[in-house]
Amino acid sequence: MSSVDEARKTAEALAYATGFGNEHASEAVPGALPIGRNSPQRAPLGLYAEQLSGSAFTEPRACNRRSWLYRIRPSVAHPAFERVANGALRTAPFTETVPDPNRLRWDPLPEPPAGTDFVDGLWTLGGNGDAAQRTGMAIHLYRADSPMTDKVFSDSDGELLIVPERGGLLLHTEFGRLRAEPGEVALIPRGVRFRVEPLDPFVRGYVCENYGAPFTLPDLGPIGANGLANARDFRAPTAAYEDVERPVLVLNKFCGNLWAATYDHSPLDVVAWHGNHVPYVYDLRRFNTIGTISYDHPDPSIFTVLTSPSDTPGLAGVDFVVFAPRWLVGEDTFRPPYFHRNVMSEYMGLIEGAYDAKTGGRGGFVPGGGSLHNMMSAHGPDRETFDKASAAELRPQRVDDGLAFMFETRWPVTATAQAARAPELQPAYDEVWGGLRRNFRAP
Ligand SMILES: O=C(O)Cc1cc(O)ccc1O
Ligand SMILES: [Fe+2]
Repeated sequence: MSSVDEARKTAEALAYATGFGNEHASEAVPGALPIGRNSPQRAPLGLYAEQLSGSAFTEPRACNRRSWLYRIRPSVAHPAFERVANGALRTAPFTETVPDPNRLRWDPLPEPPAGTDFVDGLWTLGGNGDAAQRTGMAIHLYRADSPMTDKVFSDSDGELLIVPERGGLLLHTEFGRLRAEPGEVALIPRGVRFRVEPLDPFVRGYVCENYGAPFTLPDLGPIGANGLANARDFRAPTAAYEDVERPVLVLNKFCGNLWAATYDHSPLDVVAWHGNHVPYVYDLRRFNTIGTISYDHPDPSIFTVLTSPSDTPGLAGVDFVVFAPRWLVGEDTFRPPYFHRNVMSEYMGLIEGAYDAKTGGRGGFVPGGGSLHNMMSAHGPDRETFDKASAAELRPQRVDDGLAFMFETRWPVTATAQAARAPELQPAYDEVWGGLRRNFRAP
């Protein structure tokens, strides 16, 4: 069996715990989890007890995050980390280029050289904020054809929201294993160690690295107690551990740089755990899409899956928004996204199919590509979409030929030098709005 087939077999047999933000508990070996206390004088089965904090000890209970891990070796058992090359990974503050008010769009990146794993294949497009100040976000693309073998990664700078676009991933984490296929998203919390095995010969996708407050579910306000991404549809792993005593390369991204240490064991050696600072997956097809049943095009905030709040209520450091299959029924309404200028900055990606404001196909907005509409830049339907939607007969219409998403952030996104100079940057993007005729006729 090939390593991809073997990984797929493992991925298909996984069990999960359900619910967003829950106090989960899991043990891979019966009796490994202490009962009634976190740190007994001697932890069960000779394990080491260790806390992993995702919030300050004193943050309000509603946003307090930590997990207790019961592991074969404590995390302190490691040699010194040394700087290694950052490859195509970049971190905020982004200063290689100046923020660009132009509308930008990229084609997908080419396949990477054979032997590229998930971490090798990370390529930063841009971002904002300052990782050391724990504000802002980065947008990365990944492409890989190889597993991370005896290689583990963790990100001290932020949590990672992984959005597969092509091929599935098996994520081996300290908390157990998760499968994430295109149409699903996976979240690895800040500091959690993991490695990635592709479930297909070639995998590709997007990553939002969130330096700010951890993603949470948006409030529902008048929508009520249910809807959008329902908490019960988020899945956390169950404990699974690697008992491996051989050299394992552990990479840590810390304040923008990659650091490496070779351990004499795998740090994915957690036999039991409990807590709420945990990885999870979510299937975007479970999103309960809400829209108008009367008129007008509602703002896409109703498509928010996850939000990272900032210090101003309602003003997100970053929102993760999905344009999932839905019905459009608005009467006397221009149904696609409207023309607009937004104080927020919008990066859009496409997981499959087409997006209802843009023409797809060669040179268009295509899966694996992306667009950046920075703060206040004028954008919206391209001319073709505008002409069609202005003339369309307004029957109920099902929009189900694509799955697009947006990382929407309160701060402008500055591109990296590699993104600003990439041959994939479409030179004629502005032309999609060319030829919007003057129709005005004074009475
Ligand atoms: O620019 C975009 O396509 C994203 C978007 C979609 C929408 O339905 C309304 C506003 C908006 O920014
Ligand atoms: Fe927009």
